[in-house]
Amino acid sequence: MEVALVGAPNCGKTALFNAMTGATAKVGNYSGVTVERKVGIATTPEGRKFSVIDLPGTHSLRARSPDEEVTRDVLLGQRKGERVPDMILAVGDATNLRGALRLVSELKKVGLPIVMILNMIDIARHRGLQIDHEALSAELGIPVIPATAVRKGGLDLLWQTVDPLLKAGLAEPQPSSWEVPSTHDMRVAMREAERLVNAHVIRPPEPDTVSAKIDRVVLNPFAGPVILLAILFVMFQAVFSWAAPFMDAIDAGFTWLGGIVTAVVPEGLVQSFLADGIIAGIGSVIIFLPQILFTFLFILLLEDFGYMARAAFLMDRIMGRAGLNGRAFIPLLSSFACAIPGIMAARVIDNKHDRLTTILVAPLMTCSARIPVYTLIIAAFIPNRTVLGGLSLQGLVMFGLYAAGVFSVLAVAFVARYVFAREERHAPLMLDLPDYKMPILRNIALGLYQRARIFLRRAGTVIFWATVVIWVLSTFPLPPEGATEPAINYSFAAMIGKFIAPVLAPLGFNWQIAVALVPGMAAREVMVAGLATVYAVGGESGLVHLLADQWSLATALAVLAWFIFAPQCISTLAVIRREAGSAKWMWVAVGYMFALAYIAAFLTYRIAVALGAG
Ligand SMILES: Nc1nc2c(ncn2[C@@H]2O[C@H](COP(=O)(O)OP(=O)(O)OP(=O)(O)O)[C@@H](O)[C@H]2O)c(=O)[nH]1
Ligand SMILES: [Mg+2]
Repeated sequence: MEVALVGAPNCGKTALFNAMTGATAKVGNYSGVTVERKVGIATTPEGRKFSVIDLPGTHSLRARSPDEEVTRDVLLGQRKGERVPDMILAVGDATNLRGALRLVSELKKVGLPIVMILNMIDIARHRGLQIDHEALSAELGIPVIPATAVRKGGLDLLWQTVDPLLKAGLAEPQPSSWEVPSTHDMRVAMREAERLVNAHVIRPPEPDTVSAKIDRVVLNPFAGPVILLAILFVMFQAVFSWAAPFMDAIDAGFTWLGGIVTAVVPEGLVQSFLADGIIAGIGSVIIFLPQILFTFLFILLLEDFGYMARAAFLMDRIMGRAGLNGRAFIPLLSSFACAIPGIMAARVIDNKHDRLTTILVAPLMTCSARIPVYTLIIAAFIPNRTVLGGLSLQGLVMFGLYAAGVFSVLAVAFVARYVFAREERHAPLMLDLPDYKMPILRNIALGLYQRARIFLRRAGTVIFWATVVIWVLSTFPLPPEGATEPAINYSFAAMIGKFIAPVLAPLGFNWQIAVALVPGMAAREVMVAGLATVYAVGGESGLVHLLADQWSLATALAVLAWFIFAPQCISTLAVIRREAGSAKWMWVAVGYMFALAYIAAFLTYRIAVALGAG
């Protein structure tokens, strides 16, 4: 048995999916969170099992964008090797019934048994909406069940309906009579939905005023952007100071571990492998976990509160001028975590060139893998003091790096507009602004847990192996008898580094940086692990001091500039290739990003040297 969840964006399908199956898929208070189908197994209280398919949100089966096509194709059985589901759970936002009912009228034509769910009934009740779901059910000829996906017991009524339904056996599916609705059909269906709402819903005299009141301030053309900037600013300040004690603790932990290994394991290759290779390498990356989690704590809170959709609205004008589709905001926002989900989220964009542009610029957003590199260099070169009356200088520089990422996204998109010779469109962003909601603690906790898991899994796989490779390369061949220089100078790593170094010398990069950049293609954080191994220092504080000592400020700034642009992530490139549908675009991304990285690092280095930072 297979049941598909279908409904408008942001009506709570994924929340419902999680509640039914115990899954932990991403939910967020904005449209377009889910862009792919996802399957899970639900068990009813009486022990019946069935699969549930979570689908991207859509207002109509008249699909416009790749994510909506997924929903249409699943329902109409147009996906290869996949059978049509046995039943549709039509999810509607109880506070916005009209659209939901219109979609149901379309879904009924598909010919499958339907159960309609009035989700977010808690919010509807809180606002004083009274929905006569029994009368609605009688008129629609399908069960209509109120539910609250995010509260315990919020699905009781659903289970009470589903169990007997399954016991009795579902109706045979009828052949689909769905056809692409014309604008006229849509209008007729909308009027019918309007009639149903007027007949069966008693609305409070006052509509939701809290959201409207907040929006009057945060969407104000003058105050809005200032508030947005202020929020981001406070975020970076807070992240820097709150994460510090946790990072120190992790650092101390790894230093202690390294100390034990050095004490217990006799001096030699094994000791060096464990202490300088594994512990120093992985430790130097894991230490950044607190910072990543604090950054996401803010992002998740703002998402769940409903502010991010407002931020999209505020950015729409600026993004439009740069030639980005307003719907690119969410993909770009996701890219703060990692460009890969960001690139996938670009499926919500219907225009092909707009989508391609978004895919190509998404890797320029400051992903969380850059945080370790940025933080390390900032810690080594930017004094830890406050400026302008209480602002942390280090937080300020981090903010600047994020801003540089955003700015370069806009600039590249602007150029791409001319390359693709796209006509400029003034169509305003058709974005549903969700109502504000108190963030749900469970959502936030899940989101953080998932970020932590992804990060630690990377540390255990890609970063671990890259560290092993770097250690091997920097240890062998062993130095000859009576060698006078440090052992690493005789190693393969030194040979490789010195081979590449001339290309990077104009940027002020030494051969150690060159060595760390190569495995850094596997993942950006590996660069940090690589430096820790190449310089054979344990603990992050050790690395910080060493870099401050070994690099000039100009070199450090040039490395930062490099990391804003360089495509140092093979997985992202693979996803670009898949989502853009050809290797050509992947190479375009590689080419333009390396070119920008080289130019930016070169200019930064030269200017810094000219200003006396060499
Ligand atoms: N108060 C309340 N909030 C809910 C309920 N169901 C979902 N939410 C919240 O509504 C927001 C949207 O939920 P999602 O499950 O991501 O919505 P979706 O339909 O999957 O959205 P898309 O994947 O974008 O189509 C999230 O912030 C949820 O926490 C509910 O019954 N009550
Ligand atoms: Mg979803």
